Amino acid sequence: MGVVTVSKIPVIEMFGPTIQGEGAVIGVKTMFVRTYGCDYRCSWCDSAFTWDGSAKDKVRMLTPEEIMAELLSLAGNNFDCVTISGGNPALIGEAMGTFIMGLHERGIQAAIETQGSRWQEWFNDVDVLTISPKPPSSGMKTDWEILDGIMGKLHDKGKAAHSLKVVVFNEGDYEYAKAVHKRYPEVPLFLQPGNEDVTEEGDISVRLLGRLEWLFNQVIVDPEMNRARVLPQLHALIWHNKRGK
Ligand SMILES: C[S@@+](CC[C@H](N)C(=O)[O-])C[C@H]1O[C@@H](n2cnc3c(N)ncnc32)[C@H](O)[C@@H]1O
Ligand SMILES: Nc1nc2[nH]cc(C(=O)O)c2c(=O)[nH]1
Ligand code: SF4
Ligand SMILES: [Mg+2]
Repeated sequence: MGVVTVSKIPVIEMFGPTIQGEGAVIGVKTMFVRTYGCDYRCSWCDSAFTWDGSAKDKVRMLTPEEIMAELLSLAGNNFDCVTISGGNPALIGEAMGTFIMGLHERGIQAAIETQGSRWQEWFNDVDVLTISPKPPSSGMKTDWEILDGIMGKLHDKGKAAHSLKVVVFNEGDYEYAKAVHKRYPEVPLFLQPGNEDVTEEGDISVRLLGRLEWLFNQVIVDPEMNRARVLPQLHALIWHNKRGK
C-alpha cells in the first residue's frame, strides 16, 4: 500500500489585486486564492458557494505552480501578498505547503483565513494566520480541544504571526467572543460585525455601519474587552456583496 500524495489544490476562484478588508492586515494590497470545500456549514456564510454545491462545476484542481502562474498572469508584479481563504484551506495538506514555499521564493507573503477546526504543519510557515472560530449564531459548535491544540502549537512555535477574528451578530456571539478572548488572552483579537444579508444587491454600507456602531458600543462599556479591536469588513463597505473583491 503506497502513500497517496495529493499534489493539487481545489481552487474555486482567484482574484485581485484587491485590498484586504478584514483583521490584522486590513488595508493591505493582496491577491486572493479561494479553495473549495469546508468542514463547516455556517448559517450566514458569505462564501457558501465554496461548499453548497452551487459552483461545483467551477472547481479546478491546480498544482501550486499553476496557481502561481495564474496569479502572475492576473497581476504581474503588482502584489506581494497572497491571501488563501475558502472554504477551509486547512483541509489541504502538503500541496499548500509547497505553494507557500513558492510564494516565499518570490518574496511574496502568505496570509491564511481558517476557522480553527484543523491543524496543518504548513501553518508554521504562514506569515499572517487568521483563526476565526465560529460563534453560536453560525450554528456550528467549537471543538475547544482542537482549538486549544492549534493555539498551543502556534504559541510554542512562535513563527506565524497569528490572530483571532470573531464575527459577532448578537449578544450571544459577543459573549462567545469574550470567552475566546479569556481563553487566549495573549493573542490579538479582532471583532467583526456580521453581514446579515449576503445576497442583498446594491449599497449595504449604511446597514453594515449600523452593526459596526452597535459592536463599538458593546466594547466601549466593557472592561473585559479593553484590548479587542473592532473592525468592519472594509471591502463590503466599498464593494458591498460583490463577489471577487
Ligand atoms: C468565508 S470565510 C473562509 C475562511 C474560513 N472558512 C473561516 O471561516 O475563517 C472568511 C471570513 O469571512 C467571515 N464571514 C463569513 N460570512 C460572514 C458574514 N455573513 N458576515 C461577516 N463575516 C463573515 C468568516 O467568519 C471568516 O472570518
Ligand atoms: N477584500 C477582501 N478581504 C477579505 N478578507 C477576508 C476575506 C475572505 O473571504 O476570506 C476577504 C474577501 O473576500 N475580500
Ligand atoms: S467556516 Fe468559513 S467558509 Fe466554512 S461555512 Fe463557515 S464562514 Fe463559510
Ligand atoms: Mg469574504
